[in-house]
Amino acid sequence: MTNLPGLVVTGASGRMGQMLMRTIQDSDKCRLVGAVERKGHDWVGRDVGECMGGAPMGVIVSDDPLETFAHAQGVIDFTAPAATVEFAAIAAQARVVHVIGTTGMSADDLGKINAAARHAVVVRAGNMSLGVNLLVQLTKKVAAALDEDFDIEVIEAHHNKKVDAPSGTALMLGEAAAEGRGVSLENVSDRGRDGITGARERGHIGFTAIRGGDIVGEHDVLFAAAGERVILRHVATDRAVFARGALKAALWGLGQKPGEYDMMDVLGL
Ligand SMILES: NC(=O)C1=CN([C@@H]2O[C@H](COP(=O)(O)OP(=O)(O)OC[C@H]3O[C@@H](n4cnc5c(N)ncnc54)[C@H](OP(=O)(O)O)[C@@H]3O)[C@@H](O)[C@H]2O)C=CC1
Ligand SMILES: O=C(O)C1=N[C@H](C(=O)O)C[C@H](O)C1
Repeated sequence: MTNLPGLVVTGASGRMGQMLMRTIQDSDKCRLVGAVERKGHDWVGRDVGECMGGAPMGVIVSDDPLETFAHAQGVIDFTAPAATVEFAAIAAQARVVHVIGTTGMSADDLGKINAAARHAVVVRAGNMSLGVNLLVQLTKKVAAALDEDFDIEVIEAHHNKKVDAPSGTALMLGEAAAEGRGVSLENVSDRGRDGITGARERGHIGFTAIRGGDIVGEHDVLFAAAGERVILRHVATDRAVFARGALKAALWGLGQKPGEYDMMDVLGL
């Protein structure tokens, strides 16, 4: 039991933090050895199991990431961009696998994560589910097969607490569509249409974000032409799909050389 790889969860009190800790607790391939929250959070110093309203899990929430990471083999991090950049430097210092699910990162943030990946294994993906990663591959294929007579629109829906748009998944799907078309997404991306926008530009890829209630995560890639439409869809109904993917990524990362990887590497897609 104690020889199992030890994992730390950051953002322990968050929607994904709690789901990740429960998933690790139920796994026979790894064990939870640490949980991190920000300084001043009311979970710090308390047992995570009790914080989640259940039985004690024997892990005390810490606000000291370096000390916590030093006792683990991997860190699973679904928090916020500023926190993730900080955790990447600390994970690199501790030489532990850093699995990053956080979305909404800037180019500058991504550059810092890339620098950290020179010293440690980083696995980063805007969506860790098997289904979405398959959808990414399908999107690339369909976009390559259908010409610009088919307008591509990525439509995503999430819960009303989500802070970034378009979602990380929508951006992955947009990148895949652009790659399939042999274009750069930044040259063809249409975001946030409002007012007199003019007619849609041929070859562009549009994004629409819906926010409401407790929607876990839904993504459509629409290919619309005169007289027909192709729609690729993924619907997540349970955050466990992201947590299971993240665990898989952490365990896979233990055997890799330092560098930045994604779920395609983990899943062999
Ligand atoms: N890649 C994937 O498969 C998925 C990615 N996500 C992404 O994961 C991220 C988190 O989502 P979700 O769990 O819903 O969000 P929540 O807001 O529920 O959780 C985020 C957690 O991170 C904590 N946090 C923020 N800053 C710090 C810090 N400096 N130190 C320690 N903890 C910190 C927050 O604490 P506090 O409340 O104190 O701010 C909170 O507990 C988002 O970017 C989301 O898009 C979500 C699902 C799947
Ligand atoms: O914030 C969320 O909840 C989710 N975020 C990820 C994203 O931005 O795509 C993944 C998933 O859709 C849930």
